[in-house]
Amino acid sequence: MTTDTTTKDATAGASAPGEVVLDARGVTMRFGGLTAVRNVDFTVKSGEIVGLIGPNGAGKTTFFNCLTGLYIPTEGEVRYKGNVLPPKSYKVTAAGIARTFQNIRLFANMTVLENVLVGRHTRTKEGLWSALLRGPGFHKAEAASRERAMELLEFVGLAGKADHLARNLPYGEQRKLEIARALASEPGLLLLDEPTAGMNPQETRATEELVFAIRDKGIAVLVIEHDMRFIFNLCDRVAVLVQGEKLVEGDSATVQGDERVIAAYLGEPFEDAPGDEEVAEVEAAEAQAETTTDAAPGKENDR
Ligand SMILES: Nc1ncnc2c1ncn2[C@@H]1O[C@H](COP(=O)(O)OP(=O)(O)OP(=O)(O)O)[C@@H](O)[C@H]1O
Repeated sequence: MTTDTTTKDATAGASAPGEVVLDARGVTMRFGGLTAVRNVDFTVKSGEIVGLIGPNGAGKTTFFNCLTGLYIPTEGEVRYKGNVLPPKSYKVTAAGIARTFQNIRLFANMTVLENVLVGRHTRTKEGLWSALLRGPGFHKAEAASRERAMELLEFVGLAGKADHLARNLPYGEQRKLEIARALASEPGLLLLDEPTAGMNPQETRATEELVFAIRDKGIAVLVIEHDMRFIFNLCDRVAVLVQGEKLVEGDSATVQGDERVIAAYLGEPFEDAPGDEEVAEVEAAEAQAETTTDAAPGKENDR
C-alpha cells in the first residue's frame, strides 16, 4: 500500500466520466511553406479511447507533437483540463499527458524497473538536497516510488522481469515497458503512437486488452495506428486526417463506411472503369486466342 504523500495513487490522473480532458481548437502547424496540420478541432473526453488514422504523411505525428509540447502550433491552441498546454514537453507530462513513441525510446542499459522509475520523476517532490543527503524523506519517497513502479509492472505483465536489462526484452515487451513508463507519470491522458507496429497478432491482441484496462482505470487514451482492425476494435471514436485536415470523425462503423475515407486510402475510383461491354470484348478475344492456339499443330513443342 502506498502511504507516502510524495506519490499519487493509481487513478491520480483520472477524471469524472465525460469530462473533456483534451480540447484542441483550430490547430495549424506549418513547416516553412508546408502545412502539415490545418485548422484541426479535436477533443478527447475521459473514459474514451479515440483513434487517429490517416494515410502516410497525413500529419498524425505532427498533430501528436502539438499535443505534447514538442511543437508549438503555428495557430490555434490546445487545452488539457481547461488549461492551455505549457510549451515544454516535460511540463506537459507533469500536467498529465503522457506518451509513447513510434520508435521505442527506452534506456536500453537500465533495468526494466529503473526505466519505470525514470517515468516517475514528475510525480515525486523530493528535491536535489534530499536526494544527495539521502535522508529519511528520500528513502521513504524512493520506497514508495519502487512500490508504485512494481504495481505498474504487474499491471502490464512485466513484474517478473523487473531486474532484466530493457535491451534484453523481446520487442513486444519493450512496447509494454514504454507504456508502463508513461503510466508512471500518473497521466489523465495517454497518447500511443503506433503501439502495435512490428507486433505479431497475439501481441496486438494483448495490447488491445492492455489499452482497455488502462481506460478502465479512468485514463483517456488517444492512439495513432496503421492497423485498422486494431483501431476499429478498440476505439469509441475515430478521427481521420488527410493532408493535414480532419476529414471525418465518428464511431468505427461510421468511419469504415464513409466513402471519402475509402477514397483517401485507396485513391479515387477510376473514372473509366471497364463496363460490361469492354469485359465481354476481352473475354471474346481471349476465347478466340485459345481456339487458335489449340488448332495450331505442334504448338506444345514450340515452347
Ligand atoms: N519537422 C518537420 N519539418 C518539415 N516537415 C515535416 C516535419 N515533420 C513532418 N513534416 C512533414 O509534414 C507532413 C506530415 O508528416 P507526419 O509525420 O506528421 O505524417 P504522419 O501522418 O504521421 O505520417 P506517417 O503515418 O507516415 O507516420 C509530411 O509531409 C512531413 O514530411
